[in-house]
Amino acid sequence: MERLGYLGPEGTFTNEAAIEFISGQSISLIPYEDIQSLMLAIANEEEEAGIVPIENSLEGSVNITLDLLAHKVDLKIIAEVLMPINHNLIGQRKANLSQVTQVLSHPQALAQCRDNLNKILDKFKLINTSSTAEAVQTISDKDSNWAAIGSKLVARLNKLKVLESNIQDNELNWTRFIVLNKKERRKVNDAKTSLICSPLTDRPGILYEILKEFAQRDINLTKIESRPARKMLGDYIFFIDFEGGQHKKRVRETLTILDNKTSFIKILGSYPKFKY
Ligand SMILES: O=C(O)C(=O)Cc1ccccc1
Repeated sequence: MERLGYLGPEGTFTNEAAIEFISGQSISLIPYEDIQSLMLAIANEEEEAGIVPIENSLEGSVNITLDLLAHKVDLKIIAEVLMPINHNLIGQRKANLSQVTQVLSHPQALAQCRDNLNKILDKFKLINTSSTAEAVQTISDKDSNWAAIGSKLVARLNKLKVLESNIQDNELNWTRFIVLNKKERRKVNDAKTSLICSPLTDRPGILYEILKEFAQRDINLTKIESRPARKMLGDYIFFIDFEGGQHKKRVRETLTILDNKTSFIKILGSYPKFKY
């Protein structure tokens, strides 16, 4: 790999995850303004690969990532990165907490700090941005009532002050990122596999019948999430992650059987389980 796009600008959590992923290899890191433009660029072969957030331990899935994977692009997951996330309230050097009346950040970051913001600030407005680092950049030339949520690194990059550190509502705040490209990885050991599927019919037990195939072969699911199928209200697609690569016999068998129980199935790929 020569290039890796990430949700920018410099200083986002995705930037930190990208650095962790390349672990010293000489791969150029290319910032993108939002998740959608990065994923579309990879799909259109304007970018080689990219890293995006997919789920958070406090806030759940990043819906835009799931919806693009399901409905808009044909991309494969080649790796995952798990990172602990610490949020900070960042403001002007001369600002103090009592002056803050608007807080900018990525919607996931705002949601991960909701309770604490209500504790430390009086009356304030929340404003969504494409990333935490964009929020911090935006407030850098504003006055003292503007604040942003982001990492200590991005506060330093923009020469701003941490008004309050560790403001996430729960000490344990992890985000999972995925690395995407156009082509599936070949045989991976100690792998996980991700897929998206839609049950063939709407009848009692159909989801159970799908999940039963995994259970009977002792395949451990690590995630199941549903999203609207974008057809009728009540029609869903399921995102399923499980342990084992597609070269394993019991995984191959399960996937063959799912073919007959689903109206739509998209294998997102097998990739190494993240090691801390
Ligand atoms: O905005 C960022 O910095 C991101 O990389 C997205 C994000 C936001 C909140 C927690 C983890 C990742």
